[in-house]
Amino acid sequence: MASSVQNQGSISYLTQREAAEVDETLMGPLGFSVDQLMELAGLSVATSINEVYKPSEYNRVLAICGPGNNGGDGLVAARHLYHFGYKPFVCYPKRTQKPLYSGLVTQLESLSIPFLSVDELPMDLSKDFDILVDAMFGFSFHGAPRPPFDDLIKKLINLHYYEQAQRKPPVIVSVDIPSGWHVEEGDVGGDGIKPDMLVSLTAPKLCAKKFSGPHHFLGGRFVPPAIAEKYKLQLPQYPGISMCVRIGKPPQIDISSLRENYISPEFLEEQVEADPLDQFRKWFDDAMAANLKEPNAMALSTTGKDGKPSSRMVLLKGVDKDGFVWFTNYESQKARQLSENPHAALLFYWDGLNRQVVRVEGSVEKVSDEESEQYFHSRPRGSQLGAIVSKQSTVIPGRHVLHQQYKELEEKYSKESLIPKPKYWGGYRLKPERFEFWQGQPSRLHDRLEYSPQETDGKRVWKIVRLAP
Ligand SMILES: NC(=O)C1=CN([C@@H]2O[C@H](COP(=O)(O)OP(=O)(O)OC[C@H]3O[C@@H](n4cnc5c(N)ncnc54)[C@H](OP(=O)(O)O)[C@@H]3O)[C@@H](O)[C@H]2O)[C@@H](O)CC1
Ligand SMILES: Cc1cc2nc3c(=O)[nH]c(=O)nc-3n(C[C@H](O)[C@H](O)[C@H](O)COP(=O)(O)O)c2cc1C
Ligand SMILES: Cc1ncc(COP(=O)(O)O)c(C=O)c1O
Ligand SMILES: [K+]
Repeated sequence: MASSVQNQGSISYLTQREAAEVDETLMGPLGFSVDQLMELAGLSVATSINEVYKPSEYNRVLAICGPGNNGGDGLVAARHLYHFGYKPFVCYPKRTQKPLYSGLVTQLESLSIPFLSVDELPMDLSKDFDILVDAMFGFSFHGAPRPPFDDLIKKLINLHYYEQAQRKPPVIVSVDIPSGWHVEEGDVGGDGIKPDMLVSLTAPKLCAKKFSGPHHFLGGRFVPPAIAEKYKLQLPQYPGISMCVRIGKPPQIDISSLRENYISPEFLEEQVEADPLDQFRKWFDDAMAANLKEPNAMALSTTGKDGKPSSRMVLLKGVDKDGFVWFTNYESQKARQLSENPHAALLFYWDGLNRQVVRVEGSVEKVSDEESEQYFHSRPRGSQLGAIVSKQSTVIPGRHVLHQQYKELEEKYSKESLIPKPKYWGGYRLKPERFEFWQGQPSRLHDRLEYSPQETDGKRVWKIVRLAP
């Protein structure tokens, strides 16, 4: 049996028989119930969809569900997609009279998710939906599709006839098997559906080798090692705590076509804080609340006396009325430039909130030695040693020199002993003279509010103006 499992690259592909056997093993000796597997499968499908097609742009989803477990996966996916912020519709023409399925239908009805009969579906699906989930047939499909699925499959095939220049056609996401394809041979006649995304479940079936669309995902973060061993399955690692993983090549796309249409709440003069520091803190809190990774990462741009700018990322380590603080090596390239020209600019970009705080511009000073000393000793010991080892921005012959010195220092400063801060390591503080807050909006008509200091009646206040996007 194991020998017949096919590999392409490092991933295994299952035959139809093997797929059914894996199913039986999971639900027999391994103690899974069909409900559980279906829930995990449907969740994997929904998370895969969300990886590629965001609900802000692809909102209306039609899940076309078949009579078997593949259809059940579609019903579960529709429920999760609803909770992820999509607007799902379901077409489920051949309902299975089993409590599992009627329960799934009840759950969807309780969310007021509309069920559409085949007759209620428009001829042209491209106007009313952004995503079509093909959950008609999975690995038990055989022969030619019978009504009403033959016509439904035709609707998916015919989509491109309705493609109009000004309209983005809906994408097709197939669950486990592109419906109508032979489970092992794929799209034999070449006239079957051409999904944009395939979400294989447990392990891809042989037909997936013929999938040439841009997005192939695997959902199956529930396969116990016993199954993987029995079928000699080579399966990819799932990242983090994700339910799905991209397999196959990442899409080869034209970089010039990569773009986001930003959709954000309005950002108005009336709402902003009078003090830009308060506004910065507010946005920083939002970035924290949104769970963004390293919201304190900022690009620092400097120029030396030659006037040629350089940028690099540093971590913000403190912000108050005196300015923005980061720590670094005082003999680095940035330090040399700052000694020649103390003016610098900071830039934060908070992807996920469509926000950047651009142009925190001002002059830079070193922080006090005590401040550097205090921060240095708050760092993990490894980073303290790293700072000693790295003659930042100088040319070195290879990684080995760093590791060699690190090891020596590790021995020198055993366990609890104090690691002295090198003289050449410390902080800088930028005192802002200008701020700009930017929030992305549709059609590139973004909000930009700029703060600059102004003298009014001998008092320094921040003047706020709106800039054209
Ligand atoms: N561990 C796993 O493996 C997991 C598996 N999972 C999922 O289960 C899927 C397999 O499910 P499944 O076995 O219920 O079969 P599926 O493909 O949905 O269809 C069977 C139905 O279609 C019908 N039918 C067949 N041919 C037809 C035709 N030509 N024209 C019309 N009808 C036709 C057939 O009717 P019959 O031929 O028996 O009369 C029967 O009613 C799998 O792909 C994956 O999505 C996940 O949920 C969890 C993990
Ligand atoms: C997210 C991120 C944060 C960083 N934070 C710092 C930092 O706080 N201090 C630092 O010296 N380098 C930091 N680095 C490394 C710098 O980007 C840079 O490579 C290094 O400081 C040398 O820059 P220079 O040669 O222009 O002086 C960070 C890099 C990244 C990607
Ligand atoms: C070289 C260097 N120094 C300092 C830092 C800031 O790190 P920490 O949070 O340990 O101070 C970083 C972060 O990436 C870094 O790469
Ligand atoms: K399918």
